[in-house]
Amino acid sequence: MLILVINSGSSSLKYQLRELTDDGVDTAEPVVAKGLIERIGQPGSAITDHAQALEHVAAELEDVLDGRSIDAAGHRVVHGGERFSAPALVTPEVIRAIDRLAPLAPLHNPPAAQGLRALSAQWPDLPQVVVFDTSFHQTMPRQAWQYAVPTTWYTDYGIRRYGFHGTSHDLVTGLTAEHLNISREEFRGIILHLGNGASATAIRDGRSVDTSMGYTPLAGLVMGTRSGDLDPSIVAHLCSAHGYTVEEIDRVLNQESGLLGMTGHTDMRQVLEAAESGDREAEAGLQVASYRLAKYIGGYHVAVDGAQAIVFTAGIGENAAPFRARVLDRLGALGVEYSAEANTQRSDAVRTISTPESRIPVVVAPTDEEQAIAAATVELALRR
Ligand SMILES: Nc1ncnc2c1ncn2[C@@H]1O[C@H](COP(=O)(O)OP(=O)(O)O)[C@@H](O)[C@H]1O
Ligand SMILES: CC(=O)OP(=O)(O)O
Ligand SMILES: [Mg+2]
Repeated sequence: MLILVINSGSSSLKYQLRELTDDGVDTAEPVVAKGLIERIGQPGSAITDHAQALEHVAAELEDVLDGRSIDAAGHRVVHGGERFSAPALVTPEVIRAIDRLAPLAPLHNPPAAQGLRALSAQWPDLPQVVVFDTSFHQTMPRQAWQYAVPTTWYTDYGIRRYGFHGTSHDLVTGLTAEHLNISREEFRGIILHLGNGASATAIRDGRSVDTSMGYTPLAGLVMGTRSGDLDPSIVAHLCSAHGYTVEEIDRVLNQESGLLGMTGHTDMRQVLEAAESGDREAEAGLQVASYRLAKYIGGYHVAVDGAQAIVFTAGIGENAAPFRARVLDRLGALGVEYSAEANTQRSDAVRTISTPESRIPVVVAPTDEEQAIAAATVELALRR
């Protein structure tokens, strides 16, 4: 069956048309078509919103479909709040619930809701499923999700840690447990999803017990353009002493910080190249990013009571061997030893890059959020 997977970013829309068996298993060539529409709603762009972007997608798919019809659509939705701890079949009420969560994810949820409405308008009978970044983290215990602020901020405003990239952390947890021959229910590990956005998750008994992103995807690790953790009083200081508005600070922390703010490059490949050719700022940026990540790994090793694996995934985690080396070189105290050769070997398979002597195995595993969304869509929309 044909499943359209939609990943609405704040200013982009990625889509894949995937072919699965009726049991929700990938066919031999699962990706039938894919595309990316960027700069949505930005100055000079012909595409003003996500509804319009979806019209382009529908037009692009016409040739590929050649008269066949799509069986269901699966959407990535960044914020599901506490309401959604699993994927959901879309109803008008579910779309309204996603709208109501917009204050928690102002850049991500409104375009997703817009996409859901646009597809319903285009194909009224098409079953749609939403898969939330936050769902997998709903198993976190209170000690991990509660911030040390007045409790009324939680009860009145919903301020707590939610966590993101859950679809990926979930999938990669399963892949790693299988690779190591450990039953998922007994697996303890640390998953490092390092893409443009980056997050670390502590896994105990196969479930999320802590994660580095917080109320929003700004917290935690150093990312392409996001700062990750910082002292919150910096915000108040910039406003009162330097005339910044809250909106400006929010934009800088989300879009002009992280690797970009420190090195001038968002893309890890460019940062690595610059450092290689002696650029001091790039070198410093890599040290800040790898040091921060190593500290999270140390902390999560404690959180899970001894990790059975440290797992790298997503664009940087899967491909940036020099960055993995910089992180692993800091983990001597945990008894981590890796093979330089295994680390630099390219492969699309789940693989171990630590030596047999390493006290914690180090694994590289390919994530595929679109595949997971397509499988969940078949499960929910078509096997009712
Ligand atoms: N071969 C590579 N070497 C180093 N970094 C890479 C490589 N391929 C991709 N990356 C990095 O992966 C990041 C993008 O990760 P990805 O998971 O695709 O992001 P997104 O969050 O947009 O899905 C970028 O920083 C990019 O530079
Ligand atoms: C939630 C989030 O950070 O997503 P992305 O990595 O796609 O930016
Ligand atoms: Mg990503």
